[in-house]
Amino acid sequence: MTLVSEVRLRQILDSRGNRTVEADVRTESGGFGRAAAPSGASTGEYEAIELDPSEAIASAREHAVPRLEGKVFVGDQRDVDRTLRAADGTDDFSEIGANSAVAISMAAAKAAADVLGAPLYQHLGGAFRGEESPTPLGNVVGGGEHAADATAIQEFLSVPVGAPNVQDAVFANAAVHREVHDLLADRDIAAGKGDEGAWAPSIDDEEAFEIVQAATDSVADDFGFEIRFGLDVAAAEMYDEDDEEYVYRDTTRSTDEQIEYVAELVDEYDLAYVEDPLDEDDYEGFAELTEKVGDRTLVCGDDLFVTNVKRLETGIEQGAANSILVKPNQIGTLSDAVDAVELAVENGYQPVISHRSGETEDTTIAHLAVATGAPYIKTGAVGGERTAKLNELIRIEQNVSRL
Ligand SMILES: O=C(O)[C@@H](CO)OP(=O)(O)O
Ligand SMILES: [Mg+2]
Repeated sequence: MTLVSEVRLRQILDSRGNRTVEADVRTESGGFGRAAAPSGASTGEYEAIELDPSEAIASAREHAVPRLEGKVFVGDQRDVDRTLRAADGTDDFSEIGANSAVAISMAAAKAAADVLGAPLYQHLGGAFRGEESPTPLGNVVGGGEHAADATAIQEFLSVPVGAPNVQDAVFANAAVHREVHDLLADRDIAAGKGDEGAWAPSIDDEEAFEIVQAATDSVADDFGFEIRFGLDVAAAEMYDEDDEEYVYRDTTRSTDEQIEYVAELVDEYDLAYVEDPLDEDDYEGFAELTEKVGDRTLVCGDDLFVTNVKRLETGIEQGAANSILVKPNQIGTLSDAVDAVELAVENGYQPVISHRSGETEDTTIAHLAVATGAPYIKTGAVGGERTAKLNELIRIEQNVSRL
């Protein structure tokens, strides 16, 4: 164990070209860790608060850094994270910013791993982790808040369930992404990319379903293993609270109709995964849908749970969802994120570790997924900030990760 000797904070760019917080943590014995905060676009109402990066840095320098330097052992992650919470003094990190908090929390973990000379996943998960890799969910077509004039559903995700290893799974998702491009070109549909690198064509959801199904089938044939697909509906973004309906491109759906629609999609397309099919306040709707299709697909809560154990407890009581998306910056620290994973697993909910739409080259979530034995990770299919995590998973699988 070794004390934090220095915490430095700076602004850097994220993948959208926005400023974000980067933290460096040094230890008395010469350990070093660096990490950066990601940032959402379709953020949940109940997420921890991201402050303007310059304010977050100023506030963390004033309140958190003096409580860490020379006082906290870097290997005691819970103490690092407790100290961040105490320095902040609010429930939602609105004083120092969840962006400062998560950057420091992750940088401290990396510094501790550096001191140990172990990969980060081993420091976080122990000596018996690393044998199992998560299945990557790869975003291949998308719209919603991530791209203008594209699909209403935010993400169509390739799910290579039959891949024998993470390297083949990562390559398969990239191949599906390429195949989608070719199928769009065959139909003379031009497409730029959304924030996460997924194709963002101006087509309706029905056409996207056809194309993604054809792409996953064709790549599955080539690779010789099963590839299914899934969705992030991000339904909170399409829910009109006044009219109590979900607003699609050309149609609207009541809550009952939305549940019926998603259940039909699950069966028609044999969906492996459906994230946020209903509004972030609708535990009841999530429970009803889970009752209908939870035996054959993952119903995942992102904006519903926001990586928050209290919200997950409510979901567990009501039978809402059978899976949770875990984003460390939604809650502010690695300890809180790990608590959410552990509570989920104890209650039969599958954890899915996830990136944000605004990302950096930081690879912490790849290590977190392996460290917690999470069965899935959602971190895109292409694009440097996405492949940073995917390539790290390949290195971890081959035992050559240097972090
Ligand atoms: O909704 C989501 O799951 C995420 C990541 O894909 O998007 P954002 O970071 O914009 O919230
Ligand atoms: Mg989501």
